[in-house]
Formats: sequence, structure tokens, C-alpha cells
Amino acid sequence: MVLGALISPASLRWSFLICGTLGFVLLWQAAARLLDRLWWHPRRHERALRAQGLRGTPYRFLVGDVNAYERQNKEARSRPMPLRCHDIAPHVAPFLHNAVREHGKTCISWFGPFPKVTISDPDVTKEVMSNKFGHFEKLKFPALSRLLAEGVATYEGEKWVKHRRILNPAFHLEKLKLMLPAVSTSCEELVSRWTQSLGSDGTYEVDVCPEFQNLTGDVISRTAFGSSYLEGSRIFQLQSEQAERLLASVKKIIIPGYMSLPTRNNRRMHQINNEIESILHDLVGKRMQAMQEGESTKYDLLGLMLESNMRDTDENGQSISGMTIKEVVEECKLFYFAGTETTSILLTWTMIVLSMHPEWQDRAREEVLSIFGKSKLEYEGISRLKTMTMILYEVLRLYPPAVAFVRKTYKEIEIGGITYPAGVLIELPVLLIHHDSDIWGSDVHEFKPDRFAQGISKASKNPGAFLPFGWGPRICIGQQFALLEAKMALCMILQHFEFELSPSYTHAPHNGKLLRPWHGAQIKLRAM
Ligand code: HEM
Repeated sequence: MVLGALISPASLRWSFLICGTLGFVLLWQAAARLLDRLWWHPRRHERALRAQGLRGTPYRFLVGDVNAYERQNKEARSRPMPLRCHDIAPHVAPFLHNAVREHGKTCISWFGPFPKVTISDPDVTKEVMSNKFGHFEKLKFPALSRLLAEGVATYEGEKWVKHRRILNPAFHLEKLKLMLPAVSTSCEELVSRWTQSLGSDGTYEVDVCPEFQNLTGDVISRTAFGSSYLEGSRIFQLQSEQAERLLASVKKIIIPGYMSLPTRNNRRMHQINNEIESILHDLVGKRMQAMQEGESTKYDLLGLMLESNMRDTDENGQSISGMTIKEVVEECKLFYFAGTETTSILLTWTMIVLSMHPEWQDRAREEVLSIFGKSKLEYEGISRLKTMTMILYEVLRLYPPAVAFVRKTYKEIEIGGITYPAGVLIELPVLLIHHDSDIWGSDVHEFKPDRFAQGISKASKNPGAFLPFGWGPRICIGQQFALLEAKMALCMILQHFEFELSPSYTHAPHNGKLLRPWHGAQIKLRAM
């Protein structure tokens, strides 16, 4: 009887009415929240920023400027630049370049529904990067970093402090000196492979991009993880494919939950991630076992991380929490990624630019031969390489591997005379700062390493305008390591070869995940 009353037509009507109203209210709330996030919120930000005199592109629902950004990038890519031309900003970052020209050095554009303010003043840039009062955080895409790498580069706050403290000692000067033999071995292998490939006329034409990728993968494997060339290059290969897939469309990163859909691309990315993690778990497992069996700790990067995992007190007996094995594996992924592509790009651009400017190639070679002759390199000599240092700085100025940094305001903040609400992206366009004639002079687009003759601070009108490795607390942890590796590789190449651009080289710098030559870097080597 009770059941009969419950399912009577009158009570059913009431249940439908209540459930329907509830459902409608919930749907309405969700729709309102979504609309607020995608429309009202960006419009409020836009009004607040424009009221302070900022100009820029108007907000477009959901996609922002992403379509225009992708289209302009693609168009520029298909237009090669003239050889020996270093005025690359209009080609590499057309959207950014045009926005700044049209709307001023501080201007608004849109990354999906997020307002993005580009700031090209180096003083304000440094203020943002120094993050003195903790108002800024790095821009994060959790789905992306879960698949690529999490670690010190993506953490904030206490966790970042802990990881940076554990990792820093791996890059101290005395540790760098200990790495010399391993870096030397990798460079010798490269030079001897090239020597064996020389034809009967004493020349060999090679695309140096993949060559340097293998070299830097090998170097990081040996120096940071005490592992082999094979592991290094397999991880590099997998990470490159992963990054290409992730960055194939910026839109996918903006759409929440997209990366969890079981598409073919997403499934492949999870497969890649599993393979990388399995290689790294193996590597970590073997080192742990060796340490437990009493083998003396190698104080390379992996050794320091695992030691922190095994220790629970510091030198003063205070209890500390080290890295978990999961965190160690994530850091390994990050260091393979951060440590290979960037340095290989620096080496690639240096070979291209020295081929375009043979007078500087000769000056660099003279310096190398006067310090080392054709014998082995040692640290003291490397630290005396002045011309080589100037050349590398000038290449990093003209072709910075990371063309812009992005931060997000996480509290309201006033900076450079503008008040930014929370949730605004701040884009710091290193490429534009490095190519600004107001800062570097009218010869800004010329390759003139001499400008660094008196050091970085005297190279331009603003001592803080050279930012290839970032600035402030989040400055690149591996910058000294990268410069050492690049100098050693170049020294050995200059000791053995003269080089020039192959006729098949097309000058087309392109900014994908980093700034690289879109059609490769075909170089003709000649034995000396
Ligand atoms: C020419 C070579 C390199 C360049 C141009 C470069 C550039 C940079 C830049 C610009 C940043 C700061 C990004 C930001 O603030 O948003 C950075 C951070 C970082 N780099 Fe490098 N890098 C290079 C080589 C390396 C190497 C060889 C390693 C490792 C062995 C490395 C590891 C890292 C790490 C872990 C961070 C994050 C630091 C943190 O957030 O605390 N980099 N790099």
C-alpha cells in the first residue's frame, strides 16, 4: 500500500517537478559559472587594464588570440629569411612583434580566456622575475607537465625551495670540474665520428641539429645520471616526440580535460610517458641497489637526489624530508628535457652564425689553438676563453632558445605603474628585449660579439637586458653547465674542422617549443 502511494501519479508529478527544478538550478549555476569564466571575467579584466591606459587586441570568446597567433606563426614559417639576416623577431614571433609595434611596449593580448600583458621593459621584467613579494607564479598546465616533466621548474613555494636546495650543489664549480672528463669523452666521440665520415675531398656535410641533440643527451646521461648513451638518446627521442605532440595545438592545452580523452594522440602520449618512466625507474633502481650494497655515493645529480631520499636528518641532526622516488623520477625527466634541447640549440645556432661570419670563426679558432693547441682541454684554459664567451653571449642574445617567459599574477599587484588583478598572465618577451634598438643601439640586429668585450653589464644601455637564462630565484640552474658544455664542444670542433653553410641550408628560425632552425642546420665540415 505504501509503495502504491509512493508511485501514485500525484507523487510522481511532484518528484518530477522537484528533480526537474533542482536539475535546472544546478545546470543554470554551472552555465553561469562557465559564462563568468569565459566571458564576464575576461571582460572585467579587460576593462580594468584598459582603464589604466593599456591597449591591445579585443577579447574573442574562448579562443582569445590563439587562432591568430597560430596562423601568423605558420605563415612566417613558410617564408624563409635572407641569409646572414639576424632581425628575426618579425619572423619568429610575428604576433608579438606586431602587437608591440601597434599597441606599445606594454600591451594586452589573449591566451584563450586569460588576459596576457606583454611587458618589454627590462627593468619591469626583472622586477616580475625577482618575485620579491611572492605575487607571481609560473604558468602551469598540470596535464601537460604530468606527461612531460614535473619538478623544480614547475613547483612553487616550500616544495620548490626544498628541491632547489637539494639540486643546487650538483652544479657548483667543483662539481662542474669533475664533469670535464665525461663531457670530453662525449665530444671526442662526436669529433671522431665526423672525422670518419669525411669523404675523399676531406669534407663532410651534416645536419648538426640531431648531432648536437645526441651529444647533449649523452652528456647529461653521463654527468648527471652516470648512465649510458643509449638510455640518454632513447629518452631524448621519446621526450621530443612527446613535446611535439603536446604542443601541436595550443588549444588542446586550454580546453579542460581534453588531455584525458582516449584519443589516439593522447593514448600514444601516455604510452611514451610509461616507457620513459620505466627506463628511469630502472636507472634509479640500479643506483639505489649499488648504494645499499655500500658502493661509494657518486655526488652527481642522481646521487644527490637519492641521498636525500635515504637520509632523514640533516648535518645538524634536524629531521628533514628528502625527495620521494616518484619525485626523483620526475626530476630525472625534467633534467633530461631541460638539459638537452636548450644546449643543443645553442650549439646549433653558434655553428650557423660562425658559418655566416667566417672572420669570427677564425678569431675563435685562433684563441682555441693559442690556449690548447690540438691537445686535450682543461678547466683553467676553458676559463680563459674570452672570444668564445663573447660569441656565445652574442648568439644567445640574437637567438635565445626560450623566446619568452610567462608568469601569472596570483594576487593583485602594482608593477611599473599598472595595477594587475589576480589571474593575469604576464609575458616577458626576451626575444624582443634582446632585439630592441633603444637598448642595444642601431646595430642591434648585427652579429657583434665585441659588444660583450667588457662583460654583460656594459654590453647595452640597460645592464639587465640580457636574459637568455632568466633572472632572479628561478634563474636557470644549469647555465654554467650549459656554457661549459658548449665551450668544450666548440673548442674540439674548431681544433679539427673549418665549416661553412651548405647550399641546402635555408635560414628559417622557428619558435616551436624552443627557437630552432625549422629546416635543420646543414653544415659542410672540412678537415684541418
Ligand atoms: C643554453 C642552454 C640553456 C638555456 C638557454 C636555458 C634557459 C633557461 C631559462 C630561461 C630558465 C628560466 C625559465 C623561467 O624562469 O621561466 C631555465 C630554467 C631551468 N633550467 Fe635552463 N637553460 C639552459 C640549459 C639548462 C641545462 C643544461 C639544464 C640542466 C642540466 C637546465 C635546467 C633548468 C632547470 C631545472 C630550470 C628550472 C629552474 C627553477 O625553476 O628553479 N637548463 N633555463
